[in-house]
Amino acid sequence: MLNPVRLLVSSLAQSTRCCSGYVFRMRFLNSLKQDDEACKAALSHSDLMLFHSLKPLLKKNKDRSFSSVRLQYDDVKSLLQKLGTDLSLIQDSVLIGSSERGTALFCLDLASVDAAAIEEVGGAKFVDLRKSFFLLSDSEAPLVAKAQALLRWHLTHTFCSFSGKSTKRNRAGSHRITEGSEVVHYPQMSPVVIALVHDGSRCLLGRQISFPAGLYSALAGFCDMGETVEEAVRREVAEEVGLEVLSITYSGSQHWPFPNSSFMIGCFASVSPAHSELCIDHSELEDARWFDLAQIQTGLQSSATKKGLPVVTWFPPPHAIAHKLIREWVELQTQAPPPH
Ligand SMILES: NC(=O)C1=CN([C@@H]2O[C@H](COP(=O)(O)OP(=O)(O)OC[C@H]3O[C@@H](n4cnc5c(N)ncnc54)[C@H](O)[C@@H]3O)[C@@H](O)[C@H]2O)C=CC1
Ligand SMILES: [Mg+2]
Repeated sequence: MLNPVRLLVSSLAQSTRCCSGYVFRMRFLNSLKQDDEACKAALSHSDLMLFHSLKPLLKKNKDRSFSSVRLQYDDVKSLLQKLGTDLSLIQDSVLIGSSERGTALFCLDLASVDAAAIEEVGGAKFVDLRKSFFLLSDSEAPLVAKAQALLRWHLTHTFCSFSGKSTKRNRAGSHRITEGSEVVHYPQMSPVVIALVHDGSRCLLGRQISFPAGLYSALAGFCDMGETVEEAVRREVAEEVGLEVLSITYSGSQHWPFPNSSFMIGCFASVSPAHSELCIDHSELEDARWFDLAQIQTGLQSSATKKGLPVVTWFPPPHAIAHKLIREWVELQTQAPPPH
């Protein structure tokens, strides 16, 4: 009998022969989410990203950069065999991506196996997600964050919140179904607006008491049920710093894994320079300040204060959408005005 994943790859390759590799990849992944048999077959020819208790396995490269460890299915099998572990554990893998040639990428949490033993065999280390996120490259960090978010969602959704019955996942791990029913549960994320407020020549950044010393960021807040993005930005800015937003422009979005899965929606929000006096709600923010271009440029070159040294003002690192909003604002300020 023909392997179901080979069949799927060849029929998709036929039907998408006039399309890009990206189209093939998206359709391949979508099919694996719907077809348990094909997904099971894809797993046995896949690459896997390993986690332990939600910490990704990272290796240090020769150039001192870090990357996540990806092992082939057979290597994971041998690793588990070597450690005397039940091989059926691999079936807990969750689908997170694929190559343009139809090799699926899964992630697997080996929390029930001795972490040190895996680290020794793999020549790598399990690193806390917050640390990993900032050690990894711009292209790898979001994938590792997505994998961890999906693994965490499965770990915390083994029971139906309505009936209390247990839930069972599909092969790809893209949803769970309450046993004996047709109730489907999908991975959850919380929409959060993040706005860089500006008044024409300055931009506004704030800090929560829990932030590391000197760190200032754009204003952020969870969307309330029933709110539009625009309403959430207006409300958060009014609540946190007492300003009325005049207009909002969308900039970009980002999945943010901390503390749980947030879907960050990044915007610029303008306020009138004539009404820019701050009325900070100190239960939400420890401080908020207007920064001019020179102060922002200095802050972008600073990093967290070392122990014992005076506190400097610094901004979120490049992976954070707050950083991207701040950089985009600087670019807008330094661009030559269009000719008349
Ligand atoms: N990627 C980035 O550049 C940045 C990301 N963020 C993220 O934005 C998120 C929201 O920012 P905050 O100012 O803390 O939000 P916030 O101003 O809405 O205040 C947080 C409070 O909102 C309430 N809340 C309402 N819905 C919630 C939900 N679904 N989950 C958790 N709490 C909920 C809780 O009482 C919580 O204490 C944070 O988790 C933070 O990690 C914040 C700044 C920069
Ligand atoms: Mg906030």
